[in-house]
Amino acid sequence: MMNNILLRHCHRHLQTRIRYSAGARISTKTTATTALTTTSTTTATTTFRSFSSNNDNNKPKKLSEDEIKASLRLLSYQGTPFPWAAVKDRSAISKTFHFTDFNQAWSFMSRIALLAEKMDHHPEWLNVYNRVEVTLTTHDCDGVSTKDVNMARAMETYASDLMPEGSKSNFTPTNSNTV
Ligand SMILES: C[C@H](O)[C@H](O)[C@H]1CNC2=NC(N)=NC(=O)C2=N1
Repeated sequence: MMNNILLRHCHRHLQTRIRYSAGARISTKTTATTALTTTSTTTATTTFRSFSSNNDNNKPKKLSEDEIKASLRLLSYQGTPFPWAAVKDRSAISKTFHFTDFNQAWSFMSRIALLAEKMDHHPEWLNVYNRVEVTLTTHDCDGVSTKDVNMARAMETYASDLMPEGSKSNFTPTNSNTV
C-alpha cells in the first residue's frame, strides 16, 4: 500500500518534471527562432522602407559620393574608434567588427549569412578569431547601393545584440585600406 502511494507520487513528480522540461525546451526553441526571424524580417523591412527605393527595373541604384557619405554618417555612431568607412580606390564601404571570441564572431556571420541569402546580397568578409572584416559593395551596379547600407545597418543591429554593453567601445583599428 505504502509502496503504491510512493510509486504514484513519483510518477506524478516525474510527469511534472517531464512537462516542465518539455515546456522549457519548446519555449527556448521558439524564442530563438522568433528572435532570429523577427530580427531579420524587421531589420530588412525597416531598412528597406527607410531608404529611397531602387530604380524602376529593380536593378540596384549606385549611390553618389554624397549619398554614401551621408549613409556612413548615419551608420557610424559617435565615439566609435573604427566606424564604417569608404574603401580606398573602389566604390565600397567597410568596417572591422571585434567580438569577444570566435564563437561570437561566428554567430554574427551565421546570422548575416541567413540575411544575405534572403536579400540575395552577399558580403565580402574575412574572419580571424574574434575579428570580422567586412566590405560591402553591389556587383549589379558596380558600386555602393542601398542594399549595402541596409546590410550594414543589419550588421550593426546583430553585432550590438551579440556584444555585451561596455565591450562595444573596445574597437582597435586594424584595417588601413579605408579613406
Ligand atoms: C544573380 C544574383 O542575383 C546576383 O549575383 C546577386 C548575388 N549576390 C550579390 N551580392 C553582392 N554583394 N552584390 C550583388 O550584386 C549580388 N548579386
